[in-house]
Amino acid sequence: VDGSANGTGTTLYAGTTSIPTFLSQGTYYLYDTTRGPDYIRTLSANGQNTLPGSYVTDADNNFSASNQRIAVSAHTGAVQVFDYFKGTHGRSSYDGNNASITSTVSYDDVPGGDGYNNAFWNGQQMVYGDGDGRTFSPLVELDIVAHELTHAVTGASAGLIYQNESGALNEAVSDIFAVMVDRDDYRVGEESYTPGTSGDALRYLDDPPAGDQPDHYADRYVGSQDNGGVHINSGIANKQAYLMMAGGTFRGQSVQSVGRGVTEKVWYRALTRYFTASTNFAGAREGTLQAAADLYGAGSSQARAVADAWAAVGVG
Ligand SMILES: CCC(=O)Oc1c(C)cccc1C(=O)O
Ligand SMILES: [Ca+2]
Ligand SMILES: [Zn+2]
Repeated sequence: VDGSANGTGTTLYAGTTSIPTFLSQGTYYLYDTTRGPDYIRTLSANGQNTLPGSYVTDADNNFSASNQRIAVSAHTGAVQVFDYFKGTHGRSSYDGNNASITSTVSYDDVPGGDGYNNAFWNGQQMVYGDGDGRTFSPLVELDIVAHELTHAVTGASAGLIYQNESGALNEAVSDIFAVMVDRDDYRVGEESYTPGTSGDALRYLDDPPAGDQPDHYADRYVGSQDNGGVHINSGIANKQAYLMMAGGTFRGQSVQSVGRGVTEKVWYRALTRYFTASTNFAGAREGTLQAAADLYGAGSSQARAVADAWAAVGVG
């Protein structure tokens, strides 16, 4: 039955006789068994910090209460991200083997304190805070969901170590696929970041400095904060992917646009076939160049755009 609170056509569990024994009949759940995995499901921590929390249910499948809408947003996002990796890249769930997906919303690292301004993949599931209402509203918008589930894809493929340059690439891969799934702009977190300020975002692939990130290798952060700047230096690879998508002349280097379709194919193939746990920016250039050569030919305009975009951000 469609999740009527969001009307996205996501099949939510209807209270039927064929449901798993632990779900009660005549009650509606955010529990999808229609796409391959045993389940794609969304629960709530109800402001506490125990996982996975409890099922979000409704008597008539109209998930319209505010806590229900938060859960529906995370749930429909997870389903849309599943459909994206399956439809665009032929990948069945984050591990390529139809792993079930669990999301928990309204998680709070300090129960009773301010809402949690964070969202994360904990190695087994996705977890979303409700935000404190100032820095973030609930962090369940589509590009954040895509960012988190892409951490799971990375963990099940290249396994990019979450520190220094490999960690910045890990972050960039999550931002890149966030904007591929939430194809509305080149920004991440624009709906839930600073609800009191319109027009801003958490990060900007078109202009990383707008999010206090470098957009050139020469400006990379080399300190130890943020696991060696994983959310800082990701701006360098984010800018490279933006230049592939949109083209332009940056710091004197012209890049021909190849669009989102080529960019997502090149980055997905590099991530799943060439990147390893220790891949750095130089290695990412090699991997994306090889992926473009595989897909379009070494001398293709697509491979040229990959090289030019890396040159523009000071890599290679
Ligand atoms: C775009 C989503 C995002 O960046 O989530 C995080 C937040 C809000 C804080 C700390 C880490 C993360 C993350 O997933 O990297
Ligand atoms: Ca967006
Ligand atoms: Zn991340």
